[in-house]
Amino acid sequence: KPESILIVYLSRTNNTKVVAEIIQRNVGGKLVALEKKNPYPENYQKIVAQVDRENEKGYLPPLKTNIKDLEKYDIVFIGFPTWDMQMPPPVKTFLKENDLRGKTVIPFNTNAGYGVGQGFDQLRELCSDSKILKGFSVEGGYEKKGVFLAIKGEREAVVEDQVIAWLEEIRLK
Ligand SMILES: Cc1cc2nc3c(=O)[nH]c(=O)nc-3n(C[C@H](O)[C@H](O)[C@H](O)COP(=O)(O)O)c2cc1C
Repeated sequence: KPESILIVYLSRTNNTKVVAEIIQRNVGGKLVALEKKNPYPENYQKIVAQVDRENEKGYLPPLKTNIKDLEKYDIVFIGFPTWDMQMPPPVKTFLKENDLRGKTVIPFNTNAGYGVGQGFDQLRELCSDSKILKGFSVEGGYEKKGVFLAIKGEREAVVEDQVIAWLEEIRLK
């Protein structure tokens, strides 16, 4: 039986969602968007302040998303934007609440140009009993400057080529 693939992602302005969809186009699998029980504020300054507070306290916001058939997946992609130069709190919740031991876990990320920060290191710590493959990180939007979805049109085609090269490197394609 072919290995079954799950692609879980968090996305606010859809850049990470587009990368998740590119991955799915190329390797298949089930796409799941992570949703928080109480959505974050729409306002950028407000979400930045809330995320800072949550990170300081180590608060894990409850999720609405619940994946019941997690055991059937062998490979789990985890996608998230860089927030506060780290992993967004809801992704921490997901990795704390869901046991990915024995699975192959593959991170991917979009950011405003400052990179993944601590995100992939945090994933490695939270998935210490998983096999972690090399992650993929790419520049996405820059909400602070009014750039929302940046991975579209010609830029999406460029990112798709980068994703395909990465998937070939980690031998998923
Ligand atoms: C609350 C918040 C904090 C952010 N912090 C950072 C950051 O520390 N470094 C960075 O490069 N980008 C940061 N960004 C920008 C996002 O990582 C970037 O726009 C990303 O592509 C958004 O992905 P999405 O469209 O899937 O939501 C932040 C965005 C938000 C909303």
